[in-house]
Order: sequence, then C-alpha cells, then structure tokens
Amino acid sequence: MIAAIVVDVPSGSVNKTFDYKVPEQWEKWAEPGMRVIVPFGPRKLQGFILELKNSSDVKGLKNIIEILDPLPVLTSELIELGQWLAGHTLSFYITTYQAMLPAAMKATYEKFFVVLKQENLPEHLAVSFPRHGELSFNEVMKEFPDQLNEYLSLVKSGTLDVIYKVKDKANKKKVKFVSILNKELAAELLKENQKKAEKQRAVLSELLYRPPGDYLMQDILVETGASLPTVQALAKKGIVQIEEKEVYRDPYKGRNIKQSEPLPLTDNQLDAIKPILNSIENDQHDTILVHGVTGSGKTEVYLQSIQAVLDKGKEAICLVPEISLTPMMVNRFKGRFGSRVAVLHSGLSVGEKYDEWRKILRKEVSVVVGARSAAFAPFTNLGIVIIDEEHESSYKQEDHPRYHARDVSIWRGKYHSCPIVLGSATPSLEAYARAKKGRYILSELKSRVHSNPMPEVKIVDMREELKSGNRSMFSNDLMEMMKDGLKKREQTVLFLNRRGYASFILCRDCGYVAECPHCDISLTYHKRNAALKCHYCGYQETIPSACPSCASEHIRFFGTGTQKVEEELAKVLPEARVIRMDVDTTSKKGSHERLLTAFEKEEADILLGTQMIAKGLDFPKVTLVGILAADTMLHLPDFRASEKTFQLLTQVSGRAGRHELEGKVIIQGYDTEHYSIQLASQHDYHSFYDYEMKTRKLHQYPPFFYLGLLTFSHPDLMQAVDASEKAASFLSSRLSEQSIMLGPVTSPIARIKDRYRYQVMIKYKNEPELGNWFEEIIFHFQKDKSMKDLQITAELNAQTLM
Ligand SMILES: Nc1ncnc2c1ncn2[C@@H]1O[C@H](COP(=O)(O)OP(=O)(O)OP(=O)(O)O)[C@@H](O)[C@H]1O
Ligand SMILES: [Zn+2]
Ligand SMILES: [Zn+2]
Repeated sequence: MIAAIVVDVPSGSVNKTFDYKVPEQWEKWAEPGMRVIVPFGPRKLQGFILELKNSSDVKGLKNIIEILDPLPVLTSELIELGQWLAGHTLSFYITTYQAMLPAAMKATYEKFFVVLKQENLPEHLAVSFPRHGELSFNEVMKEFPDQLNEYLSLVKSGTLDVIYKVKDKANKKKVKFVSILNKELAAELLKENQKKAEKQRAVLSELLYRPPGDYLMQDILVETGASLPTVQALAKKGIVQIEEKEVYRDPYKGRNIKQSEPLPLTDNQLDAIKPILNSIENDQHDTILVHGVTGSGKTEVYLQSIQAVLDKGKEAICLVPEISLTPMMVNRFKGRFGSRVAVLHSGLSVGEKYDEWRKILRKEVSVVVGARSAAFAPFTNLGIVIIDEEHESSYKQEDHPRYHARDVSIWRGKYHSCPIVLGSATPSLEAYARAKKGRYILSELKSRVHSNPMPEVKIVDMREELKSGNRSMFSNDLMEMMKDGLKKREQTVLFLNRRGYASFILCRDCGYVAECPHCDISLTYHKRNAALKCHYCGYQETIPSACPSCASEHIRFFGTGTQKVEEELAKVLPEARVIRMDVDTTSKKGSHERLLTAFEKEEADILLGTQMIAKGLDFPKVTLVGILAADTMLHLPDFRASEKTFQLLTQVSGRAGRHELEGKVIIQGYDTEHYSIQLASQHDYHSFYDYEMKTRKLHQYPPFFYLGLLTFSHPDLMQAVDASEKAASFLSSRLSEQSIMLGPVTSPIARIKDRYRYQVMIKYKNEPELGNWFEEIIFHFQKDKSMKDLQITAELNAQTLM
C-alpha cells in the first residue's frame, strides 16, 4: 500500500505530495487524514496522509516511520477544503492543514547529537552526554554555546551524528482514580487496631462509606489527609485499585450556568428567522445576511436557528470575534445547549483547546462557539455556520494561510448544503452589496427588542470646548450626564478609541518623534516599565530624558491612555467607582471575566475601556455611553477608515439603553463633521452605505474592485525595488484592460525588522490568471540564488494595504 503524503516543508518546490510505503502492520488501519512521521532527506518530519493507493510511479520508496493518530484528524471534507484553500490563499498545503488543527497537534522538531565513535570523543565533551548517548542541540546552545563549533566539527569527522526527533505536543491529561478491589480484605484491615496503618484505614473507610465506584484520587487524598504512597501500599496488597483515566481539561468547570429556555420571538425576529429556518428545512445552501440594529435580539435568532439544526440531528458552528467571546456570550450558548457546546478561543491553554477540539472530533458535542479558526471544526454533519459581527476584520487571518472565515464557511455551506448566516448591526460593505445584488438573502431587524428607541446621540466638538475654556478631557455635557447617572445609580460606559491613537513620545520643541531603528514606525510608550517598544519587532529602549535631536527637556508622552483617563476621573468625580478594562488590567487569566462580573453586579458606576468593551455587552443599567476621541481612526492610511469608524461608533453607542431604561450617548472628537460620525449619531446605516459606496466606486476600491497585493522585502533597498519593478513589468504585459496596477511604491510601513518593503497593487474585477502569475513571480525569484534574502508575500483579496 502506498500513501500520498504532504510533508511539513513549507517551500515552493515541495507543495505537492510524496509517496511513501505503508509498512504491512499498519495497512489495516492507515487512513487519509492521519498524521504521520516520515523520513525526508536526513530528517524526520511530520506529514498528513492525503490519499492511499496501490501503486506509485516512483522507484525505491521509503517507509512511513510512524502513524501518529489512531483515527484521522482531518476529515475527507477538510482534506478537500485544504486543497481549495491553498489555491485560494496562495499558501502551502501543509500550512493550510496545520491551520485547521489545534496548535497542540503541530509537531516540533528537536535536534540531538548522538555518539557514533565513543573512542574519538574528547573527555571534556563526553561528560556532557547522558548515559543513553543523546545530547540535545538546544541544551548545547544554552549551556555550552562556545563548544558548539567543536561539536559540529566532530559531526563532520564522523564521531558524532545529528538526528532529528519529532515531538508531539498533543498530550492527553491523565488523572488517577481509586476504587475498592477487595471488600473482604478491606474490612479485615479496618478491624485491625494497629496504630501504624491509620492513614490506610482512613482511605478505606472513606471509600467504603461512599457508594461503590471510581473516585478521584485527588479528592480522596484531600478528604483523608493521606498521601499517594499510602494508597499505593493498599494497591500492592490488592485491596484497592488505582487506574489512570483520560479526562478533559474543562475551562468552564464548576461554573454555575443558568439554564435558559427559548424566548417567544418578536414579530421582527420571526420575520428575520424565516429564511434561515426555510433553508434548514430544505437542506439548502443559502447565505443569509441578518442586518439587525444593536439590541435587536440577533443572538436569540441564532440560538433558535441552532436549535432547529440540532433537532434535525445536525451540527452547528457559531463564530464570534475573539474580543466578544466573553464569558457572558459563552454562557448564553451553554445556558441553552448545556454540555453539547464546545468553546474554542485563544484564552484557553494549548491543552484546553486540544481537549475541546477532540470533543468535536469524537462527536461528543454538536455546537461549537469560537473565534476565526473554529470555522474548521471537524464536524461531519454540519447544519449551519453563523458568523456574528460579520464585519469584524479579525475574521481575516493576516498570516499564512491568509483566509477569511466567511469564505471558508461558505465553502463548507455548499459542501454540506446548509445555510450560512452573517449577522451584524453594521454589515461590511462587501456583504451588504452582495445582499442587495441578491447573492445573499437579506433579513433585517429594524428595531430593538423591548421596542425602546435607539439612544439619543450628541456630538461634541472638543475644539469648541477648549475655546470656551474647558481644558479637561471630558466635555461639559459628558460631565453633567455622568454626575446625573451617579445620582440615579445608573451605569456609564466610557470608551477610549485607542486604535490609530499613537501613544508616542514627542518633543514639543522640535517635533522629534522616537522611532524604531529597525522599522519605520514610531515607538509606543509603555508606562508600566517606563519603556518605548516597537510593536512590529519587539525592539525596546528606555525613555530619553532629553530630546536626542535638539536636547530639549520638553520631550514627553503624547496621547491619552486609559490610565490617564482613570486618573482624571479620580480628580473630577472622586465619588465614582471605576473599573478599567484594557490590555494591562486583563492580562491575567480570568481577570476579564472578573471585571465584567463586578460591573454586572453594579459594584462600579463607570466601565472605562478600549476596543474590548465595544461589543456584545448587554447590561440593563447602562444608560450613558461616552466616546472619547471618536475620530482618531479616520486618519489612518486605510481605505476602510470611514467604515471602521462608523462601525465602531455604532457598536459602542449600542451599549446604551438596551433594556427598560433609555440610553444617551456623547461622542467627543475634533473632526466631528465627518460623515461617518454624523451618520453614526443618527443610526443611519443605509445612508452611510450609499455614501461610502460612492466614494469606493470613485476611488476604485472594494467592493467594486478586488485588491491583489504583492509585497517584496529585502535588507537591501535596491534589491527590493529591483524585484518589485521586474514583477510589475511582468504583470503589466499580462493584465486585462479593466485592471489597474499601482506601483511599485514603498509600503505604508516602509521598513520592518531592517527589511525594506515595496509593493505592487492590482485593482481588478476579473483576472482568473492572477494567482498563477503571482505564483510564477514567487517561483522565479526562488530559483534565483542571488535573491535568496528576498521575501515575497502575495494576496489576491487583500483587506488592508498595510
Ligand atoms: N424575543 C425576546 N423577548 C425578550 N427579550 C429578548 C428577546 N430576544 C432578545 N431579547 C433580549 O434582548 C437583549 C438584546 O438582545 P441581543 O443581545 O441578542 O441583541 P443583539 O442584536 O445581539 O445586539 P448587539 O448587536 O448590540 O450585540 C438581550 O438581553 C436579550 O436577552
Ligand atoms: Zn527636540
Ligand atoms: Zn521595530
């Protein structure tokens, strides 16, 4: 039997499968989708079996060394999806398959020195080798770095050899259980009245007191104060039995989740769910865009759609952006579907994620709630994929494979003939345009559930405030309303828009801004360790006390951070209890949840935070939302800047007045005339859509054109320019008339990690060969040995130009 295997070598010449022989003893259970270890040149590498066949054209095939999985980890659907995805995102097969699996299943490789000729090994090195004769390469690097050359020359002379070992990180958690094996012996021992076996007797009486069964060793030890050797002694005597069993690490263990029943849907919700249920009923693939204003009850529509899918014996995936995957959100799903829900998000440990994933593979759950990569959940009877907050940019992975969860989901929807639901209060222009064209079904929820009005929004121009003598970061209106809220014991959400808000160091005399010496980007100020950091390469330096350019002492931190707002709040509203949520206060595991729960229990009056409080929160007592610095994002070099601003303001405003109490919103900024701010304050998505579509059309941006992007980077500027020019001339002779080529030009960030970056952008409507041309370009430069420092990234449907 022959296996076609894709091997863990992400490089151009190996994006294909290799044939290996399946050793006889494994022929019975080898299956496509299993991970294997194979020899590859001098190394051992991980790979996936994609296909089994009877013959191969290749002579002298090597054997598979090991099959890692007892069952396939990639379903036949995922194998097919991976091949499509590799083409669609211009990535390697191996990279796409690895992206579908939890990180724990990705092999790591470790190098070892082994002794071939003991007699030639110098004494001072021989002592470092453990008895089994294998010394880890990493250990040498760490412990004896200056001996490395000596080791390497011994490899050359044949005294030592280097071997590679594959390490599988996917460890299962095993836990010890104990049970009574022989009741009579136990009873006998209990009767004895010796002092010395006191602890043993405590264990036995505890076990005999309980109904017969296996008990967690840990519990028994805690209960009786005995130690493990005590129980092991009992096991030796044949009185008890100790067993190791595999258990799942459950991140939500011990949590009390209130069960919820389906709510009777409002008329609006009934209208919105109709096309979804119709699609489920008829096993039909449709993409349905649910455009529902904030607080319109989209989640209930999702939950009841999922119920309909489960009733048919099928499975459901619900994707949620990482930052709104709050415990509150998880509880809504667990409350409805209980232990049938698995959760996948980055807050889980590698082991926890692996366990949640295996529950899916083993069909122990039928609902998955998770961030982007949950789109690959290995269900085999998928009945629906729901993408909440469809417009979120985090659904696009900005690293290989550069996939969009929406595209992956729609592919799967076609495969399983089931509906894909996209939901948002502020749909992406792409999705809404497709819905208008009839490619998606449009389902609108125009009003809030409790038929509350949308909150009243007031825009405040901070330049006017300054003119009238208010130098604080809060406008007079916002101050008044916060005070009012305090009096009425209602709650306030204060949102500080950080994205695009450079917290950099600026010299007030000469305008000098501290920049990274390796990247063309300003350094970010970190108060906690008084350092300046580069977010692209990790470079760090201490804050200068004088300007390096003019020696002035007026060099200081510029920009508003949440910490600063908190300090100011303490000055102007000392009686208010404030909870601050940002990367600093939520870095510890569980702190995110703790803070939100405290706010929910009304232990604070004001929730102050950044992007992480913008979405999904549903607190009945919140009546005021204040948005500080609403316009900062508008100045980013990003054609989506207006769209992102509109979405963010709408989402944040939507936190106010969701239940019985009416809500109010204050938007503060400097560029408040901008249409994205004005229209967000009027909750007018449709006018925003029309206006923004006109600008996109005028400037030939998505959704009217796709963006193809080729980025060249090289330590030598001229080489980067040269390569990009060659590529541009190659493309310009091939592109159709309708397409537009821009560049080569420097990338918006011209240098990262000492590599200069140049880009060529193609705006196109229909260019079926473009992917092939990009690959040809990459392949061409890969063959060119003089260009080995060149890196190229290619994208067919770029979301940003950064
Ligand atoms: N049919 C219903 N009857 C009563 N209450 C409902 C109903 N549907 C939803 N709700 C409640 O209305 C509130 C808002 O619903 P939900 O959070 O789902 O809105 P949403 O559309 O997801 O809003 P956002 O986009 O702002 O997150 C929730 O507290 C929810 O429990
Ligand atoms: Zn200066
Ligand atoms: Zn840097």
